[in-house]
Amino acid sequence: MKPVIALTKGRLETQFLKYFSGLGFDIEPIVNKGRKLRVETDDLQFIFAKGPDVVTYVQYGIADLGIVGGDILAEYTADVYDLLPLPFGACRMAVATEKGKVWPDQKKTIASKYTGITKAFFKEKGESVEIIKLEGSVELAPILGLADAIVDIVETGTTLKENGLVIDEEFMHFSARLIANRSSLKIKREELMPIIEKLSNQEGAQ
Ligand SMILES: Nc1ncnc2c1ncn2[C@@H]1O[C@H](COP(=O)(O)OP(=O)(O)OP(=O)(O)O)[C@@H](O)[C@H]1O
Ligand SMILES: O=P(O)(O)OC[C@H]1O[C@H](OP(=O)(O)OP(=O)(O)O)[C@H](O)[C@@H]1O
Repeated sequence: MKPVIALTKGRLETQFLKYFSGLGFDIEPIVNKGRKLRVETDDLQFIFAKGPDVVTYVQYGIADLGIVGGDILAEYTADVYDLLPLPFGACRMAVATEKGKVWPDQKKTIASKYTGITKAFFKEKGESVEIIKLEGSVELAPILGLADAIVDIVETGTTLKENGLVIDEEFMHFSARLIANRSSLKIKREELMPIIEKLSNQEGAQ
């Protein structure tokens, strides 16, 4: 059976395909996949899922390898082998507020998609905060008065800037990561190693 790679849909998929074709792999069946969520190339099978689900498919051995953001590995604990960084998907985690924000005397409210990371960050600082979980567009929360600040990914800073927010503190740096199922690495070592080696042939990874 061909090795299975689980790929995070969307932004990372696009960046991975560019990188993968640059390494000489055939991406034509993937580029022309339409809405299909499973695609085969001559040597590999690909499945397409949301980041947290990529981790789940790899943990349960449905996929041998996975491409996922480091932020997802930090947020969701999983029993997978975190093999190596990839040279795309660079971003950082930051606390951001409205420009000129005056912090309240009482408990701060923080909105985030990353509630685990947020909780750990403020715990480490010894600060008790209320955390509100959002699923996206978190920059809205301080503007609309739902929260005092957000914890979110920043890449170019454009989203913050265009919504009148500024970085208060940056605290983690991420890139996309190559992950593997633990037993696949032993059982399918011969098939997986050439792919892993090619993917590790990179510059500029974090
Ligand atoms: N602005 C960004 N710049 C670089 N990498 C990013 C950025 N936003 C997200 N990422 C990385 O890409 C991964 C996938 O993010 P993406 O926004 O495509 O999916 P998502 O967070 O599930 O959002 P959506 O619900 O819109 O699909 C994230 O886990 C992170 O590692
Ligand atoms: O610093 P920038 O380059 O502007 O990128 C940061 C934005 O990208 C991500 O959002 P995404 O586009 O994934 O949408 P989302 O709000 O639905 O998560 C992240 O949550 C920020 O909003």
